[in-house]
Amino acid sequence: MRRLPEGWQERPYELIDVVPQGRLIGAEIRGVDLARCLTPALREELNRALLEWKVLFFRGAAITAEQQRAFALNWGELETNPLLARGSADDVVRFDKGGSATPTYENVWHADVTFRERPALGAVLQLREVPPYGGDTLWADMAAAYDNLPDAVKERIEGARAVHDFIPGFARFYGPERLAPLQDRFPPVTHPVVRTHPETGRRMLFVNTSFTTHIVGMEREESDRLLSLLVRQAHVPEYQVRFHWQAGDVAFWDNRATQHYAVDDYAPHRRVAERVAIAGDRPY
Ligand SMILES: O=C(O)CCC(=O)C(=O)O
Ligand SMILES: [Fe+2]
Repeated sequence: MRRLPEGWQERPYELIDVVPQGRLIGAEIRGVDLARCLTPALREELNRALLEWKVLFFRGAAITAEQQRAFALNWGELETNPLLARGSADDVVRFDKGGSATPTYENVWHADVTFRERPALGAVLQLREVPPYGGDTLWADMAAAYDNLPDAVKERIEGARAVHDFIPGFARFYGPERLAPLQDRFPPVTHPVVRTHPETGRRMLFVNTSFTTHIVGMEREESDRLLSLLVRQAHVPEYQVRFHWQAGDVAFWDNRATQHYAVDDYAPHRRVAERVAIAGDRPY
């Protein structure tokens, strides 16, 4: 089912060890020191692995926030996120959950910042503190989610666009005083329901529970029905990988090709993560 661009060999990767975590999505990368600069060749190898496996795991990387930023910069400019808590720099987002009653948006299936005209290309997340149990993250393969839709559904969504808006997704968690000032800056945008991956040419389902509000030109009820069917594609276990974290582990995902979900099952314990996101381009 997996299609790679012409001329790519599936194996062997010459410079790195790629250890698949399932048939479709997720690979652990061994033999790369994230604390050091990447040569162009190594960056290329990692990019191939990213395009093929969609999320890469680096166990025990234990890098500083500076090194995390430097690694991400190999893929493009970093994105600042005005909605989320700042870490040590403007473009480092810190998730610090005491396992208390403060829910945050990340335990809902989503791709990051699809309410922007140019949603993130990807993100690099490191766990700084892990709870004694739980706190896993899941990623789902949006190419598989698209490929396995019934043909009749594929026909219905061919060429369709959907509206993405941060308000519905964040309103459950942040008050209007926090969200209102951002409404002018991030008005609702539309994206294709099926996007084409700019590097592999593969088609990807591009709607999510957090930010996609409706399909353009459809009656509310019809749009709701179709969207609920589409977003459920991310729930299929065969399209997912689930990662159990140790402190210092790093995940690097392709936000164009995946959705993710951080499981909130570790109360009353604490979990601290730091993320940098890479600016992306306009989906087509
Ligand atoms: O904490 C996690 O595992 C993921 C959080 C998240 O949604 C993100 O970093 O974009
Ligand atoms: Fe996220």
